[in-house]
Amino acid sequence: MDPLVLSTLGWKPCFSLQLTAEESSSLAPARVAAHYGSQIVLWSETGEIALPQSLLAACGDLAVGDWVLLAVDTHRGVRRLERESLVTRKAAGSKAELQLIGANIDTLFIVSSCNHDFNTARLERYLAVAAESHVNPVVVLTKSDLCDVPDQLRQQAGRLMSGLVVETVDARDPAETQTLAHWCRHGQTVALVGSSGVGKSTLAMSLGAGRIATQGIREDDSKGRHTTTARSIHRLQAGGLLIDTPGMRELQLTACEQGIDEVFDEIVAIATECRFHDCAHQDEPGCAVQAAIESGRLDARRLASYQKLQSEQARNAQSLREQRQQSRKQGKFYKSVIQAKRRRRGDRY
Ligand SMILES: Nc1nc2c(ncn2[C@@H]2O[C@H](COP(=O)(O)OP(=O)(O)OP(=O)(O)O)[C@@H](O)[C@H]2O)c(=O)[nH]1
Ligand SMILES: [Zn+2]
Repeated sequence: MDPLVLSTLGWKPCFSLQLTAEESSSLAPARVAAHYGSQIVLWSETGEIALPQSLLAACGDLAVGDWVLLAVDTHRGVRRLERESLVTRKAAGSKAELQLIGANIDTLFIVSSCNHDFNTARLERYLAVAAESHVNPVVVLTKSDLCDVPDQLRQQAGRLMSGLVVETVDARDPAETQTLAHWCRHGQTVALVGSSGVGKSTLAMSLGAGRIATQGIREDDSKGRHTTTARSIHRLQAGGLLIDTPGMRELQLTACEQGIDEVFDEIVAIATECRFHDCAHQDEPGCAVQAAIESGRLDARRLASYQKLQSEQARNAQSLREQRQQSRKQGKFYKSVIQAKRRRRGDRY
């Protein structure tokens, strides 16, 4: 194992620390570069390999960006390494399932444009997802060339979370996107989120992903035809990696109570002074949050946004819980049917 070569794939000391001496000498780390359901593409020191998912069954559910340990000879997956970060989302539509979107991402570029897409509530939502996923957020405001007051928007966005970094760019200009190179350097993994049309692809191209993106891979579809699927990880000019999957582009809030509290930490702090521990900050007597709004210390919009995100995440968390209970119940039911059958046949179990 050569940590220098692996670091080009985003390998870090925190992963080395997870290996036993025997594992470091006998197993090969590999990173999930694309996940097509039945087939998983991995990058390792020796190059790229596509493996059937069944060979990686011991690694559990995998996301693009995950690190796994493979047996050197058979390429069988032995285990997945603990993640540094994990972005998840609720599956689109009414299905209440949690999907793994991207793992071991260092920086999430939250992309919004300086024109009509600029929306503080939307930025707050993405910031909550980043905080919950343990990913460092950087807000990138594109289309600065189409806006008369980009600095004003930058300041407005900067106030949404303590210590938040905001950059304004013309995403088409690689010279301007150089301000993002720091997060895209060797060993770093970044991802882009933001609404359609804000300039994510344009930004990716200016960061060098377009030029050096690897070829799509050919797979058999269900009708036996060859299809080409796009890559999910791209190399960037500054040496880092970019995870770009459709799921990343359609993020929604999942259970992220903690992430929301991190983004709205000033409200959480003020709320500790409310008279009632379970104050809903509406019209309760002794509500410090309402008092802060009245005195101008807190913006009423912030409280409204906080409460909206809280109820949205609570709804999603509830439906996920119900879904899990349902599948557990179903699992128990199937198990009892199988056991009853075996009993009838007189099998030992
Ligand atoms: N003037 C200007 N145009 C931009 C900028 N960034 C992107 N555009 C243009 O905006 C349009 C949409 O950009 P895309 O990069 O395709 O947006 P996207 O976020 O990838 O969109 P989806 O793929 O739908 O998610 C394109 O015509 C870009 O050329 C910018 O900073 N300034
Ligand atoms: Zn209160």
